[in-house]
Amino acid sequence: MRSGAPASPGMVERLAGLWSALAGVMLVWSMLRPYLPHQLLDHFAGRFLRRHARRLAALLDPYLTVTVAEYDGEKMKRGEVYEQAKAYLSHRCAGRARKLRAEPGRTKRDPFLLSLGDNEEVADEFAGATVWWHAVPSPSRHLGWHHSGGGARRTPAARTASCSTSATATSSWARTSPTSAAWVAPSWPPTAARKLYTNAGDRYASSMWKHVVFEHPSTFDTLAMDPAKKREIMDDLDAFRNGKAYYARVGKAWKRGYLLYGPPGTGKSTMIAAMANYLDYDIYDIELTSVYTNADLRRMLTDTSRKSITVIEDIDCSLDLTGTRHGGRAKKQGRALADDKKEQQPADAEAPPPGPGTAAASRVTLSGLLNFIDGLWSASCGGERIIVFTTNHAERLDPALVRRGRMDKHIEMSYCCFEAFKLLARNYLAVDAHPLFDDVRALLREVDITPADVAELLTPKHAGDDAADSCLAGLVEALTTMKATKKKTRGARRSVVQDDAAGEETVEDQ
Ligand SMILES: Nc1ncnc2c1ncn2[C@@H]1O[C@H](COP(=O)(O)OP(=O)(O)OP(=O)(O)O)[C@@H](O)[C@H]1O
Ligand SMILES: [Mg+2]
Repeated sequence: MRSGAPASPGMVERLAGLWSALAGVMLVWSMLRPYLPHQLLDHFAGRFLRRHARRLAALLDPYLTVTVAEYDGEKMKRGEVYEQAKAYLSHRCAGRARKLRAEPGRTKRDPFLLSLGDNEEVADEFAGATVWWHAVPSPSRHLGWHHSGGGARRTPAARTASCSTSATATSSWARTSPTSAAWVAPSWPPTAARKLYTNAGDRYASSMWKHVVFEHPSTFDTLAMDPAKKREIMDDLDAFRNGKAYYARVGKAWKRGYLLYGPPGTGKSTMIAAMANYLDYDIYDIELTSVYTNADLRRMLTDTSRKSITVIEDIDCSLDLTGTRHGGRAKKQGRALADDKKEQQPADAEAPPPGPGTAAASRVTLSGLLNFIDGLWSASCGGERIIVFTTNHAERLDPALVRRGRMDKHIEMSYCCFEAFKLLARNYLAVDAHPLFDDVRALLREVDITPADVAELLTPKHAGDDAADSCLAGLVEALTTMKATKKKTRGARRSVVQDDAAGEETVEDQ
């Protein structure tokens, strides 16, 4: 439905006159046609009919229709205008629609975002014109809007004129609309909740991504690490976020790569969540072993949102130096950003047998991955993109993969230092000082323990006033045991070396 106005008697008369004129033209045409040359006929008849068909269409339907597709460029890239239109409609028209779609909002103030339901149509006033918005459902989701001249401009003369001037009128309207203050919703940018995407979708579907609302509570305030290092990372992220002009000036794509490396349980995944919360970005968590081809990888990349962090965890397990794929993250079961307590398997655990989503099915190569990070396509996706790789074994990675320009900043996540412990003690036990702190400080100098293990030891196991006392005592005990074990192991190793040396001497003596 484009207009609620009933047809006027004048309009009916005009239509009747039009039909009889057309019938007359057709009659004369059929009489003359046998006497006219064939080529001349085709040429002039074609032009005549096209021109008059356009005029007739404009007379019957004076509206301009503009389609806003959810995906730009042959469904390769998410349409920004679509997102803007959705946000705009959420505020302007949602109240008038009868069918709505709800998705979680980003802030507590906007607990959910409403948008038009499929096939729903609402009317809106924009710059004196009436605009009908119509949500057209998948497979190619897009919003279309029909625009008519408003008020006095809706005269027959204006409608007839709009046919010949429609291109200009439409382009000037479309040019001003999306950026004008009236278009932009009061709480722009869109308030949809941040999302955690993974490539679990069907590769033949319009999008290979599936998502959940991203709700990880980790922030830089709760991330336990050396404060100076943490500050450096936050400054780096700030510089990146505010670096649009800089990147444009130096001719670089507005993206930055971070390599997080360190032993299991040192906070690499936690750091990614903190980064996303700090920057207010979406996360795209790629399970590389489930990507079948380089083309699929490229398609996924172009289908990410502008302010996003693309993550490939355990990159060393997903791709070997020759580009041949093997077991992948399946080696490390149960790891996801949302997991807090994870079972950690030894790095050299057996790979699972080939099956769907494992190496046998995937043909992504090292060069495909390199192109994914900084090929022409990645630069063409638009700005503010961060890519993060994590690994327990940085030394196993191909230098080409982690060279500056691809992985711009290498961040080592290391064992728990005293500063990191203090932050964990404050978070978990709400204590800033305690008589056992000195013991912990001394022991942490001698023993390597991950923040994950410290966090577990500092988690109160039962409700009570002495949670801090008992947890800290437990930590000191665990650290003391680790120290004793370390000493014993070192002693045993030394005696083996001595035995070996003695054995060699005996052999030489004989
Ligand atoms: N630096 C840290 N600060 C705060 N909590 C941490 C930190 N490191 C680990 N943790 C805690 O330990 C859990 C596991 O940490 P996380 O998953 O981030 O480790 P990881 O380095 O990604 O390990 P893996 O290499 O096995 O993937 C987290 O959910 C968090 O509770
Ligand atoms: Mg991890």
